[in-house]
Formats: sequence, C-alpha cells, structure tokens
Amino acid sequence: MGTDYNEYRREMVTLHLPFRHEESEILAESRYLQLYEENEALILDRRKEFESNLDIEKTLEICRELCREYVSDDGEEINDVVSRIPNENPFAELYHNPNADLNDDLRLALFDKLGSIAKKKDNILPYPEFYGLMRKANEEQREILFHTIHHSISNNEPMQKPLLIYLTGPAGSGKTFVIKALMEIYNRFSDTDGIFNAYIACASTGKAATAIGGTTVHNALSISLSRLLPLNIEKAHQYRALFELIKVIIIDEVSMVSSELLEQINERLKHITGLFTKAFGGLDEILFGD
Ligand SMILES: Nc1ncnc2c1ncn2[C@@H]1O[C@H](COP(=O)(O)OP(=O)(O)OP(=O)(O)O)[C@@H](O)[C@H]1O
Repeated sequence: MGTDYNEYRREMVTLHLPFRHEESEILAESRYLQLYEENEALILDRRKEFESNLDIEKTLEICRELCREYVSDDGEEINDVVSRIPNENPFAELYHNPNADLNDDLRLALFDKLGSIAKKKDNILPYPEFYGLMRKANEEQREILFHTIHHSISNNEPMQKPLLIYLTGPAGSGKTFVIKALMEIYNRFSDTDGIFNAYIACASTGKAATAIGGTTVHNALSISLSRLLPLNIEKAHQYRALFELIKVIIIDEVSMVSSELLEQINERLKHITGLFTKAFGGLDEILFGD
C-alpha cells in the first residue's frame, strides 16, 4: 500500500508539475514525495481538469450515435436504416382523402421538398393540340405513343405489367419529340393530383436533363456519386408520398448511364415503392439512348 501510494505520488508529480531532468529533480532522494506534499492542491486541481467526469465509453457511444447515419462500413448499418422504413406509407390515407384539410398542406410540403424532381404539372394540352401532336408523329413514333396510351388507359387492371421500353435512334431522329409527347400522355391519362407530374424525367448529365425539362438521375433519386446510401426516414416518406403519383421514370441519354447506376436506380425504386420483387419497383421505365 505504502509503495503504491509513493508510486502514485511520483506519477502525479511527473504528470502535473514542470521539470527538466526527471532523474535529478524528481527521482533522486525521492524528491517527488516532498514535491507532492508541497503542491498537492495544485496537482489535484490539474488532475480534476483533465479527468473530470470523462466517461470515455459514454462519449464514444454518443459519437457513434451521431455518426450512425453515415457509418456504413459493414453493411449492417444500411440494412438497419432500410428496415426502419415502414412498408406502409403513413400518409397514404390522408393523401387519398379529398376532404382532409391536411391534404393540401401535405402536398405543399411535399412540393417544397421534392418539387424540383416532379415539377408542377403543366396544364395538359387542349384536345385539338393533342390530336395535332399525335398526327405529327411519324409511323414509328406513333406506334410507341399509341402503345403507351393503351397502357396508361388500362393501368388499373390487376394483371397489368409495367412498361419497360428502351428506345434508340441517332441524333435528330426524334427522341426528344417522343419524350415530350410521352410526358403529355402520362399526365393526360394517369390519375394524378394536378400538382405533380405523373412522370419523373431525368438524364445522366445536367445538360441532357435540361433539354427535356428534367433533372439528373442522381438528383432525382438522391443517389450519391460514390454509392447508394439509404434514404433517411423523412426523405423515404417524402419519396413514398410522391411516388403514389408517379407512374413512369423517363431516362434520356441512357447510353451514358453505367450498369452500376442502373442497378442503383432499380434498388432505389424498389425501396421507395416497397415492391422489392418487381423490377424498378413496378414503375414504368422508358429509356432513350443513341
Ligand atoms: N414527327 C416529327 N414531325 C416533325 N418534326 C419532328 C418529328 N420528330 C422530330 N421532329 C423534329 O426533328 C428535330 C429533331 O428531333 P429531336 O430533337 O426530337 O431528335 P433527338 O433524337 O432528340 O435528337 P438529339 O439526340 O440530338 O437530341 C426537332 O426539330 C423536332 O421538332
């Protein structure tokens, strides 16, 4: 016990008092004993400063908690966040109830958050203009447009399968024309709320996206450049509420979308819609490329 106490005093003196030569100033003739007695109050003060209430385990746990959303080294964290997204959209009932006062607020809040992705639906074309657009389409364009109209009209049939189309053509062959006509068709024939579009239009690059009035794939589905991180709960709910109204994802310049990114889109849509067994979460997917 006595030796331990001496050892303790030696340690405290070397830790908390300044010295130049440990051997001569502290250890020789056990000077540390006297130094400790003379400076005990100071040593205890300094010790308190460094050690007060420092619960390292607790501090580390708080840090881990704060970082939890971003720490995902072993995949477990990702699964955890994904499994915390409930399958049911808690807003669905509100959203489908036309009399709910909250409904408008909810839509406006959603528009505030995700409005840049599914921009406010433009008024659909008057009939003569819509017919004019259809008449303007050449034979190949018309085939795809009519097929999509038929698909949209029968969208509520139970056995209806999602539309998966990949359209290619050289520059100037009329892809943008078809994209714009498809947007009109989806808005015209889908049962949406009139605030959001029934489609999300995006492209691999910002420039290509601007040409169709859309956004980048990464922005549209919150996919980071490095890898697919899970959506936080709030964002997942916002996406789920929005995707009650979204019928199709239109992607232009898909030749510049890597297979890895395409897989990330697939995964993201499955998590948003909760339809994990369906490709692209059961949404129509129309891809354009050269
Ligand atoms: N059926 C059509 N009738 C009349 N004009 C058309 C038709 N289809 C396309 N065009 C016109 O042809 C031009 C090129 O079409 P568009 O921009 O749609 O091609 P694109 O394949 O998207 O080209 P890019 O890949 O270079 O963007 C446009 O001016 C468009 O208005």
